[in-house]
Amino acid sequence: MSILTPPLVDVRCFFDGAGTELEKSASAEAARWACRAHGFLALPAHGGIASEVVVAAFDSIQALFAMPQEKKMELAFRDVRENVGYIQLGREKPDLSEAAPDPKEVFQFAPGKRQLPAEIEEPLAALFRAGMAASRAALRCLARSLDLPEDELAASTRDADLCTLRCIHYPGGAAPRSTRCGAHTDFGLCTLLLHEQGGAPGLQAADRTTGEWRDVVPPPGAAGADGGVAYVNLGDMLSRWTNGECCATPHRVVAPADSAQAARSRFVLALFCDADAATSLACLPQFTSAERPPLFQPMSAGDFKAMRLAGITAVS
Ligand SMILES: O=C(O)CCC(=O)C(=O)O
Ligand SMILES: [Fe+2]
Repeated sequence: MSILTPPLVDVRCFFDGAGTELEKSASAEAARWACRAHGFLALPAHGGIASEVVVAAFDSIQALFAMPQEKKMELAFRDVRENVGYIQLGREKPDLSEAAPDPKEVFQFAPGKRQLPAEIEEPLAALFRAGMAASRAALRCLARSLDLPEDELAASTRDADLCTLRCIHYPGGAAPRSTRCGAHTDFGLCTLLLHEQGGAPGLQAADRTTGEWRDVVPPPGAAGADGGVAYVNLGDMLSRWTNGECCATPHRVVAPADSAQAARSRFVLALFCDADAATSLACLPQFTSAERPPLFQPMSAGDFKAMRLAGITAVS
């Protein structure tokens, strides 16, 4: 099994007025190859999100998933256009070639969209806000890596009307199958993926040329003050805008081989940063030519996301 170690890309210099030109160029150079080769970056210091905000959000999702099942069902996910709420175990199958759905439960969070207890809502809303700031900084960095104006990508997230914080619980215990999350690409522009310190490993990305699965392992210096790690991985919306130049790499989560690790629950927070619903995903002119015609049919970000969500989620 080979390993993918994403490069360390410090995006904090892309917060408004924070960094020098030199710092920004250095970060954009660090991302330049990665966004074309495998689409994964590691953000030191959680991309500027305070460690306490990350830890409080992880505490909140433990409390959320520990709620009685009937309480969670009162918060149930209703439809793909709204895209918020609780998705119980056995409802999602991102990889249609798998026989069974993923062994995970999920809460799709957006601030103020569901009646959550304040002690759960507030930390998640705080992470959503800080995560959006970090994601926009990452998008500015990526724009520079792609030789686009710095705000070209981030400006499309002004309303954040498709953005969601996906809270995931992979229950521990006897694994019903070896994959905890089936192979998929993310739908949006980029995903800020937060892994807890000491959480079970298992994230893998497909090698772009051979298709071989590689364990995603953080580089030295990636951990935030709490010991957890933040990645940014690129999604299909960015791939569409760049006519495939930026890759949205298929990834999955496998159950750890170590039985003690497999016995423990794994909690993950993933902020999907997507272009606003009304935005067109037509390929940007810089990425097409007579030799390279557009690979994808233009459609709005809202229609694209609803179509992709409908493909993985069974809602009765
Ligand atoms: O659990 C993880 O580490 C990855 C989750 C993921 O890829 C997703 O929810 O899109
Ligand atoms: Fe993903």
